[in-house]
Amino acid sequence: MAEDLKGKIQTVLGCMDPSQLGRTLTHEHLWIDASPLGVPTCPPFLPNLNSLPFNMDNLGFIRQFPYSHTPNLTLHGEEQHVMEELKFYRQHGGSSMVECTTVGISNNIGMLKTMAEKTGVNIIAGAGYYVDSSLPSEVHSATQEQLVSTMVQDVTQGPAGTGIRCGVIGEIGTSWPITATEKKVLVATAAAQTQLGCPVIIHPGRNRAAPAEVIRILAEAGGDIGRTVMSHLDRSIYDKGELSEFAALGSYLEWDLFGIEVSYYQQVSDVDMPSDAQRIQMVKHVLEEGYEDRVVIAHDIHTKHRLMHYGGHGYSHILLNVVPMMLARGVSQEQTNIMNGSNTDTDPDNLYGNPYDHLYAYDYGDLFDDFYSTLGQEEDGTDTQPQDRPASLSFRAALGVVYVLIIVICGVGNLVFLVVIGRYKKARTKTNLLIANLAFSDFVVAVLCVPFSLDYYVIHDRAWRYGGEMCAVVNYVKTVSLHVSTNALVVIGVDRYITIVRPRWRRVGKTGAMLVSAGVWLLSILIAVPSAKFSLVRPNLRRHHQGYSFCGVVWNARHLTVYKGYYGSMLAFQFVLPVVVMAVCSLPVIWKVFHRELPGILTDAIREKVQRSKRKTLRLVLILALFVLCWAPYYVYAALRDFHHVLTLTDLNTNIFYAVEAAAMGNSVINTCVYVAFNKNVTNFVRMLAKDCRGLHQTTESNTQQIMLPSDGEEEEYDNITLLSYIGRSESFRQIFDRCQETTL
Ligand SMILES: CC(=O)NCCS(=O)(=O)O
Repeated sequence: MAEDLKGKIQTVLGCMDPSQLGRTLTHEHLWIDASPLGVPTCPPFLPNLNSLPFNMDNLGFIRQFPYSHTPNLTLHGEEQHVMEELKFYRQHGGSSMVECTTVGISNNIGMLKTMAEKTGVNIIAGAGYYVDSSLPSEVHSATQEQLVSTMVQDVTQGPAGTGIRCGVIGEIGTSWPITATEKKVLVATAAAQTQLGCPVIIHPGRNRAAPAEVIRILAEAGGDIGRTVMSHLDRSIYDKGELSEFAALGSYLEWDLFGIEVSYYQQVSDVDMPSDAQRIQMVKHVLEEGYEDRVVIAHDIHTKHRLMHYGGHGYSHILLNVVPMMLARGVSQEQTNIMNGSNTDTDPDNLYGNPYDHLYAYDYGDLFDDFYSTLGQEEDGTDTQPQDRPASLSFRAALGVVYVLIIVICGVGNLVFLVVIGRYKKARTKTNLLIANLAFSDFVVAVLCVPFSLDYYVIHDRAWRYGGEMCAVVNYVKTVSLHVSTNALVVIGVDRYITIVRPRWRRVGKTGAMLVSAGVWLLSILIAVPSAKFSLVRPNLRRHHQGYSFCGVVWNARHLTVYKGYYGSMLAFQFVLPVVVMAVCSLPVIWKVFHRELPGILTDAIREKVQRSKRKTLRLVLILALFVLCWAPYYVYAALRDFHHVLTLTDLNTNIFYAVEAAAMGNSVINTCVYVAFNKNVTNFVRMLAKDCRGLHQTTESNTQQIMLPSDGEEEEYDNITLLSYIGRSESFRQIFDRCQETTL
């Protein structure tokens, strides 16, 4: 950011303190040639509208068809009337104005300086470029770097050697679809904003997908969306749900056509231009959703007929008419103050300051992928219109194989394990109860979440077809399961440590295991809440033409600190700490199991138990190593994304994210194999279950005795080995029995 601008408002008369800003209109024109907005086709009953004089006889027609009356499209020559209005605005409490006329609609910063000097209104001028069709050929042929340099110069030195400096970039014009030149300008805007730290004001194309598409391009180019104003929402987004989704992207939300009360909208004739009352309803909607410091309002006067001199509402309409109407509709005085810029506590930060270095965040979802993948560039680097780039077929096939494996192995394996635990009381050892947490969470993910992922990522290549609630459920369950798996593994590791290394410590029994399990679930359910709260479904910007939807977890840029705190804590407490705890618990277990010297005669039974203990220990080590291997890429990826910004937005492409996510989810397959499929204790029960099912075997609790370890045998193994060994040495049975009681209770 330019140092001398930091924390300042730069008007055409120089820098001022934000406390001097006062009531501010954030999108106006005082000197403009709006002929690029002209609509040459006149209504059939008025073919000569264009040549009619501007008088009371014709005012009604001009108000109805303002863009077909060429003289109406310019404020040139109206400077006296405009200045009268600026004085009127000041008399009624107005103080500042952002003048958004850029190259293409005849910007004139010298004129703005004169107006500011003569009226006392603080005028902040905009740098940059209007829509493609209005631009001179030099802009089309300019390189991106040249555009950046011009915009930076306009803010730091002033346009064309005037020495009168712009204070914002915008309005930056875009059409729909966005043209190659407009994309070049947007990318240059983001680069200039990065150097300057100043606000950017966007004129989106006239399409509901246009605002978000511009945000995507700016964000991908490193722009600061938290300091970007999306103008003309009045005629861009009409649906409250879509508005909420757009608001979540984090830009300022601007309704700037206040005063236009004709519902016929010449620019897009099948769209109804809202009335002020309807604008207020939309504003109220986002205020109710908590975006009160994100809403700005203005008139965007760019035609004569809206000036008071021509019978229009003028620049004071908001102050005189809209604010009272808002108050009457339940908007608070404080909220109107913020919208009008008179809340000086928020203004400095709203207009200038350190740019956020990060826009969106997501957890298990794929926001970056869907919002930030490389668009508009062909292999040879040439610009194209945004279009979808599906993930490669081979990658999706590989991903599909992983998902199917998860569904089959985790779905079947864990279900069988849970049935065994449910059916055979003797199978409910303490260790098995702890494993049941893993099994249940992995089972739910396998049958509930992974089929949706298969449909979303693989079959329909990121088209979510199941609505917002289901998106939230799937994201939430996946996240809960992740935390349950991690925490259950830690508990199992700690339990094994106590069993083997600290046999004299008071250990928990089955009831204790159930209580610990309840704690694991409660903790996981709570810490996963943000993944449900911030889940949303929105049109997939890469595929808006086909009505595809994105499902992911999106945090608002305004919650950046909380976001970083949350994901930082998850990294620390759900990955690093568990790995450390599991490692610290495993090392002494390995040492003890592999180095213990057993006294007395080693019978075959003892040897078998020792072997079993070693196998179990190796299993624990394997689980830990594979946990780290599977989850480390996911967390490293997230850390690079969130904290170091090593990954550029275009690096965050489909394949990397889906690969690390699939590896992380694949960990549940390993858990299922190690704890369920390859666990002799469990497979013995499964065999019995199979016989039961075929009616060959009538299970009784007594005959389960044959195939299982003694009750809680897992926990007792060390002592059992020791016990047998002691018996082999013919020591006092009573003494041994006492010790056994002591250590197993
Ligand atoms: C000056 C300007 O572009 N105003 C916006 C007019 S529009 O009808 O909302 O596009």
